[in-house]
Amino acid sequence: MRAVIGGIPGVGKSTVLDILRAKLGARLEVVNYGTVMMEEAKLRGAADRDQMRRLPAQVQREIQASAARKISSMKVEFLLVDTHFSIKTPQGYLPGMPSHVVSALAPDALIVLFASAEEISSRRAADATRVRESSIESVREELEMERLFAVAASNECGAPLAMIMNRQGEAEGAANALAAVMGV
Ligand SMILES: Nc1ncnc2c1ncn2[C@@H]1O[C@H](COP(=O)(O)OP(=O)(O)O)[C@@H](O)[C@H]1O
Repeated sequence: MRAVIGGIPGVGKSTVLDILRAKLGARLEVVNYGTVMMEEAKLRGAADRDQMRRLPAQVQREIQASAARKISSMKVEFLLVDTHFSIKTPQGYLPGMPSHVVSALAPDALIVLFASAEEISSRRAADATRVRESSIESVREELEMERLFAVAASNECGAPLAMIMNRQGEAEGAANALAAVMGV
C-alpha cells in the first residue's frame, strides 16, 4: 500500500507521522519526497536545497521525476510519501505533485492533513526557529490551495483523496484515522 500525505507547514504532519511510525515499526516506511529529491539533485551537482531550487526548471523536473521513480520502486508493506501538494513561492503556488510525478508514484491513496487556521497560525508564531507567514488569512489561503492541488493530483492519478483533521491535543486520533485510510 502506497500513499501520499501532504499538509501545510505547522499542520502537525511530523507529529502525526511519528505516532504512526511508533505504531507500525518496520511495516511502515515514511519517505520524505524533498529528501529523495535532494539525493537526486546531489547526483546532478547541487549541494543543498537552495542550489537545487536554482537549477534550470527542466533539470528540476527531471529530478522530481527520478525521485518519484526511486520511491515507486521501494518495497515495503506500507509506504507513506511525506510531501506538500502545493508550495508557496514568491511567484505563486507550485504544484508539489504535478501529473508526471503523481503518475510515476502511482499511489493507492492521497491524504491531506489539515487543522484549523487559528491553531496552525499560533503554532507557527510559537516556533521561533522558522521564519514563516503566520497570519490567519495567509494560513487560510495555504490550506485552501493545499486542498485544491490535492484534488488536482487525485483527479490525475485516480487515487481517492482523504481529508484528515489534526485536532488540538488529538494527534493520536489523526494518526489512527491515517492508519484506517491506509488499511492498517
Ligand atoms: N494535534 C495536535 N495538538 C496540539 N499540538 C500539536 C498537534 N499536532 C502538532 N502539534 C504541535 O504543533 C507544532 C508543529 O507540529 P509539526 O508536527 O512539527 O508540524 P509540521 O511537520 O506539519 O510542520 C509542534 O509544536 C507540535 O508539537
